Amino acid sequence: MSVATSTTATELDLDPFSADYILNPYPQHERLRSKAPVVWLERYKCYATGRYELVRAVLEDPVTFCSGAGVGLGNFNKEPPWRVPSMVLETDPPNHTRNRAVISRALSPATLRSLRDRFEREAQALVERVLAVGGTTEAVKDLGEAFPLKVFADAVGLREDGRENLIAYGNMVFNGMGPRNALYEQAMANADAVNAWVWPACQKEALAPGGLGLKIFEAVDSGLFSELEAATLVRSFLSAGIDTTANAIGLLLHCFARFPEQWDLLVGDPSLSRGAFDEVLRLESPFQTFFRTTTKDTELGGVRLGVNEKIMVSLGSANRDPNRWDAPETFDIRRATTGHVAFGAGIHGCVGQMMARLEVESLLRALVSRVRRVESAGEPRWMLHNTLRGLESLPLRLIA
Ligand SMILES: O=C(O)c1ccc(-n2ccnc2)cc1
Repeated sequence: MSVATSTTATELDLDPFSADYILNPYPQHERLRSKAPVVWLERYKCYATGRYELVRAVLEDPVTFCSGAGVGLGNFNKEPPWRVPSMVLETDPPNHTRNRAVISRALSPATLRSLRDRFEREAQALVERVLAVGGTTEAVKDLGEAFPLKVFADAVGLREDGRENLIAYGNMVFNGMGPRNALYEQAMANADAVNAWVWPACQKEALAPGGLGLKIFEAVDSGLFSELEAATLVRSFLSAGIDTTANAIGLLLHCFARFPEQWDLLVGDPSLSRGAFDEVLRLESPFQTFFRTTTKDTELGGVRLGVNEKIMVSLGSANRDPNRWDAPETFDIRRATTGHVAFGAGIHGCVGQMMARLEVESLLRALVSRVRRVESAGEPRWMLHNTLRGLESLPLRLIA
């Protein structure tokens, strides 16, 4: 009988936060998957895996791989975080369970149903505005960012002025999950000014009646949380709800501009919208990398891991792992996408995913009803970002 022996992690000279990697990640993902089940990145002194099965194993074992020391490269046990930790993203059970329940309740199916008409009307108006100027658009700004900044920020009940701070704040939150490189420093450049808008915007008196923000403060009235905790929970909406969806919309439009026959399929059958969004998420993974911290000496894929070490899980790689997906690099809106990890997995699986789906499907249906073809109107430019995959610029022509 052969005794499965565990090994120490193999080193791999990989730099997931370099421009080369970010601009052409797929060959790097292949290196990561094929080198070993889990590798050691000496450059960042962390473990890493890109294999679908092992990414899921990490995300589904929050006891061994915790979030309380941060879900970026920075280990809160070793260095203080740049902001008060999130009560949802950067916590473990039991606190996580209690805090996530409040957010989940605010984002209930009933709440989302009550928002649908408003989201669909806004989406139709936005599409008409683009078509009214001839259909040419800088899609990242005009559609990707504009739509969540209107409908999600309104749904939360955020003040109208200064919402551009939400894009800058998202950049801080997500670039802040990477190493302290140039991208990190650039994102943090005007942190004081951005924080000076964000934190007051999370306070009870700044939130509009009937919005998701005040729903969180209702938990204060029931004695579950302090006002400070409620404001911190509202801050999660501002952190998570804009840049992620904005980038997902940009990636979706980029996919359809590259594969017009998929757009034709969708125009022919708009009920394919939900599957189409999931396939965009699987193919492009707007959120590329998460980290967890080991809570004990453990093993993963036969590789020994030390305690209190960071492990990077590449969602982007897992969503294109050929051991899990047939022809992973093809964009097929009819693909069976169940099991993709673009929204993570396990207890920290994206609590906002139904909100994201409502937003993106509302916009997609509005586009499908009026746009026959999505055409490139110039070379897209990829964003350089430590955590999110997205486009800096996406010139398109929407043909009615
Ligand atoms: O609670 C927070 O601050 C927070 C929660 C979730 C995210 N997130 C990560 C990926 N999609 C969303 C970001 C920030």
